Amino acid sequence: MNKHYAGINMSTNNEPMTISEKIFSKAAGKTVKAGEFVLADIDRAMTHDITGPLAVEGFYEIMRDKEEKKVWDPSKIVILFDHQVPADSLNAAQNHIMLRKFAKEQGIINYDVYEGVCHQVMPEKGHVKPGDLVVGSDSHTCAYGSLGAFSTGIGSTDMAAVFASGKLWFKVPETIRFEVEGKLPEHVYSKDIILHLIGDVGAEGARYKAAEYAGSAIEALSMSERMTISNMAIEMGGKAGIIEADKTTEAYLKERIPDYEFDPYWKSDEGAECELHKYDISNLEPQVACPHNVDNVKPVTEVEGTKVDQIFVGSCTNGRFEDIEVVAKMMGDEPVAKDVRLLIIPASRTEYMKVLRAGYIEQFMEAGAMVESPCCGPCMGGSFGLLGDGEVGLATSNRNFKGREGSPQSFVYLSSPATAAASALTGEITDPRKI
Ligand SMILES: CC(C)[C@H](C(=O)O)[C@@H](O)C(=O)O
Ligand code: SF4
Repeated sequence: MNKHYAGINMSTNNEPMTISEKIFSKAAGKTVKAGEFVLADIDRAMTHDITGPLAVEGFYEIMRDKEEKKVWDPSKIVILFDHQVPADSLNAAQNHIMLRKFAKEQGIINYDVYEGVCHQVMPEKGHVKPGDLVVGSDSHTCAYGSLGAFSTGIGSTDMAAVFASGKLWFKVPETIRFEVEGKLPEHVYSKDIILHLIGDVGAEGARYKAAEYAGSAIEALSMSERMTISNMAIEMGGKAGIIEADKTTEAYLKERIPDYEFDPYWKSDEGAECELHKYDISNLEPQVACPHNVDNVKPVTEVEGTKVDQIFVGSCTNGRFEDIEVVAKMMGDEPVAKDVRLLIIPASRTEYMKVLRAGYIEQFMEAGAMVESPCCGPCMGGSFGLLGDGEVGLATSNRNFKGREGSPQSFVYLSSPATAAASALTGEITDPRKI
């Protein structure tokens, strides 16, 4: 079969290619292999309220001698406010003003403080599709790999260059492929799969590689569950975290991109070169990442009984309706345990409204939880909901580094929403299979 993209003839008869090689070939305008350096055309660029200001500054620096200071293509850039929203400091408010002005002047799509976390809003609003090369000035941009895109985090100065030129240099990454077979046991979720994989290969296990997730266990996952897996590719050092598009992806995209047509080309060819890791998750236990590293992963049975002060259900990793529904169903009419704070933050306005319509917000408020409007919240310790000295937090987010959620003297454990819910009922880390 021969495929033509942007005038380049990319043969799939000859050497088998990985999906990353295919995407970079399209982006570079010639057939390229892993290890090659390419100047690639960017399909979509995302920035937010933390890294955006520096990108804008850098952009004007690059353009200082130009009369017309226009970005390369405003329709391909998205600016979102999510880390410090609603503005939690004067500094944040000033940053929002500056970015709003820049977006308006340039004609760039701008989601304001009420819309939600970047990595939820980008796919939700149809800004990503299979085969795209996407960059974002945020490390968890790898999340959109769940849609079959090559999507990766870059720094603010690189983003400035993208704003100016629409291009960026890359080394085409090699591929590390995780083939995950089996059926998830009850109360075990995609978060447990990705924590298990990270614990197995370690925080550097996929360094500068394109992680690919495949196999029957991955194929069975919903889009929301797939996003959790791709989101955490960076926690194993991955440059991207790709799941090939299939019927599930197609259904998700058809709702969001009216002219979207499924293209079977965007997958790794059989026999394409990769480092292969195989798993069977049929007997996987719920997993917990323990302080202070994401790869310090243990089965929940090894840490159950650990007292917690705060439980945070949210973030771009596990803040969707499906995640919050797991919590609502597991808690039923039970109250949050005494001496524990349960903080629930849906990842976007859309997800929030689904939670609202399902009646779960009332249920959580009755139970003594707090439900906040969509944002990153305490996920990276920059906003509200922080942990104090000596406090222990359990979170459905993606990082637990020292001080991540507040005090450097606090401790953060990471788990699935089910484990978080079970723990909210008891006040200590609890195996959801026992509730
Ligand atoms: C603020 C941003 C640069 C950061 C990131 O890159 O990931 C944040 O989103 C995080 O999760 O730590
Ligand atoms: S929710 Fe957390 S991980 Fe996701 S973008 Fe915000 S701070 Fe980063």
